[in-house]
Amino acid sequence: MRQLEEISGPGDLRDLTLAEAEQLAGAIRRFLVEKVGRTGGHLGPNLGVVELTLALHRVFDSPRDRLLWDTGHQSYVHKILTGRAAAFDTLRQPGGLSGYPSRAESEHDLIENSHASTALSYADGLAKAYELRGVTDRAVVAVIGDGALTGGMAWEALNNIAAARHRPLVIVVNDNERSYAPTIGGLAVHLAALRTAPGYERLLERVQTQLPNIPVVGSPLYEVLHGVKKGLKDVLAPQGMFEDLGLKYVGPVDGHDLAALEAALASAKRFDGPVLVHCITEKGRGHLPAEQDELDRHHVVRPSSAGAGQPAAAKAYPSWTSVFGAELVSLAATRPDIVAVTAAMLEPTGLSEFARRYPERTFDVGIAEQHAMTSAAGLALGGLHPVVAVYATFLNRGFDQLLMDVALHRAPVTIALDRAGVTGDDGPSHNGMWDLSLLQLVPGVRVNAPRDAASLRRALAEAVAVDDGPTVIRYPKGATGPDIAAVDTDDGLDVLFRSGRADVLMVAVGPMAPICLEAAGRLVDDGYGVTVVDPRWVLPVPRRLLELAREHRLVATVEDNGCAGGVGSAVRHGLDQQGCYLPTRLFGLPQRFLDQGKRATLLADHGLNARHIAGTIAEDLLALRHDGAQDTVADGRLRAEQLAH
Ligand SMILES: Cc1ncc(C[n+]2csc(CCOP(=O)(O)OP(=O)(O)O)c2C)c(N)n1
Ligand SMILES: CC(=O)[C@@H](O)[C@H](O)COP(=O)(O)O
Ligand SMILES: [Mg+2]
Repeated sequence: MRQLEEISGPGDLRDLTLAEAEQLAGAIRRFLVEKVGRTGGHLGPNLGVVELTLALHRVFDSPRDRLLWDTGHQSYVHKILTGRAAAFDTLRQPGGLSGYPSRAESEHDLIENSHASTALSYADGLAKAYELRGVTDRAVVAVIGDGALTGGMAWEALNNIAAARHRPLVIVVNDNERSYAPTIGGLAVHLAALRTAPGYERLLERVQTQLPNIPVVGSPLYEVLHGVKKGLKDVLAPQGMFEDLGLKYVGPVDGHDLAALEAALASAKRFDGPVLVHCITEKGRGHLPAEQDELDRHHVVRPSSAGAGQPAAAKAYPSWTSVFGAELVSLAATRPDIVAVTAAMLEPTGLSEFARRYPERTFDVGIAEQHAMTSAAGLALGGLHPVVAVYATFLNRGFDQLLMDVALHRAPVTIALDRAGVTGDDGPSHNGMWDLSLLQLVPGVRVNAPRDAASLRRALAEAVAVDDGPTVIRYPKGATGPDIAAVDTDDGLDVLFRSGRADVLMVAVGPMAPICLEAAGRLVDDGYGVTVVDPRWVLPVPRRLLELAREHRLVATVEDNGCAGGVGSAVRHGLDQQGCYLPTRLFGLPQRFLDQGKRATLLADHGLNARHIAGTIAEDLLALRHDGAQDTVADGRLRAEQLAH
């Protein structure tokens, strides 16, 4: 049998016997445990779809038939089977294999956004396009997890798909009963009912115990029994809401039984309308740690970044997530109105301890950020103070709800945006580099960007004390770092550094404070006067910050958000509104999708490093001097490029 690295594409799979394919599944499982155990990544979800992905590529003919992966974190097996096994040592590394489908990597990858609950919408659109263009020789297959199926978009799509009774489209529900944690809600209950139709289960049990021994896969007796089992399932298992919606329901199918999967998918392929194949899989299948640990079951951290080999400093400091979670538990002790809301990410957003202590005050709404926001508005209107914890990039999903349901009603909701700024490994759709731009548009919202753990604790305490509108706190992935004390305060602003003449005011947004202080040191060493200020509450721009800026020759803002519409833009806009045309320099991320990489490297590569910041500011100040402006800068002996090297 071929080595995995020799598999050039799905064509290599179709001449395998069932037994050989089963063997290949074992080899893939061992490969995943070895490779992903070293690189880090979504081991559990991919161990759960080994047989399913094999069956999909043996029944369908990718890339003519289009396979669409919802969220896409479970596409490693798909990558192995489409000729990319040899690249797995570079998984999620800079310049390496993406952790999600990637059009640049393969013609077998069509969609690469890793925000959940989108695949059915893509599939609906694609199927409509094929129908309109008279394309009838290819299938559209969307694979969606039970967790992603709790997302509102999925039901918007299902409503459309089910309406087109004669437009072929295959929906594969990969039901492993979990997102990170067990999937919540009525849908989970319904899927369970479909899974455990009593009659079918009992009979299956009896047949399997009566048999002297389980027939060999592929043997005639096996085929006969399989046919009987399948027929009984159709009779005994309830069809439920999917059939009521208008979808043909096929299942539940054992998602680790290759023959059953191939039979079900082949029948779905022949169906001339929308069909849903309900596959029952086990997340982390075949790998004990992934089967046992909730977080490990979803993804494993790259060992080298888990502690060993990390710079000593990073190991000594708590994660932003843990600081948030601990402070919320502390505040909640004396504030019974504080409740927590998560969108199926209780543990990754640091809410596990809160949930353990206050289960009745913890709401997991599923992968449903839109609902999270508006239900939080409802919680607030009901007299509570909800704290909604989501990753910054997923705020995008609930933006209109924040704007129109929370802010319009000035509802006292606090939103904790974890993974703000560059996250890195997960690639472009996970960087939290949009929130400050989006939030600038929201009337009445107050946004805090803490610079360290102490600031985060302080920000959260202040935020939950606000009762006349929404508050947002945004902080990055990973370890915090040493607390940075202010040398002074100025009407609510933290002055972190002040030296010499008022040449430049540097506005440090959140975790950019350390590189601002380093850049200030470079500038002062070369004769410039610098003030570094951390506004803490960065939006709306504090009045005092604008006044302070006007006392300087130049204002420079530094943020790990896209430049368009971030804090820097807001400062510039505020000055313009005051009729003050002070030179402003905005340091931030480029407004484009950033490839995967390490956070520190990506920040530095995009100019968020002390050397570039200091060099650019020096050039600006030099230019101001040559403009005949008042000579408040160094006597010119300094050359900007000296700073830059
Ligand atoms: C809109 C959105 N919210 C949250 C996430 C984070 N996330 C990634 S995978 C995942 C769980 C997905 O569960 P499921 O769809 O059942 O797939 P499984 O991991 O079980 O295979 C979540 C919540 C996301 N990718 N997109
Ligand atoms: C697929 C997905 O969206 C999450 O699993 C994400 O990969 C987790 O990111 P962190 O590793 O930053 O928690
Ligand atoms: Mg799942």
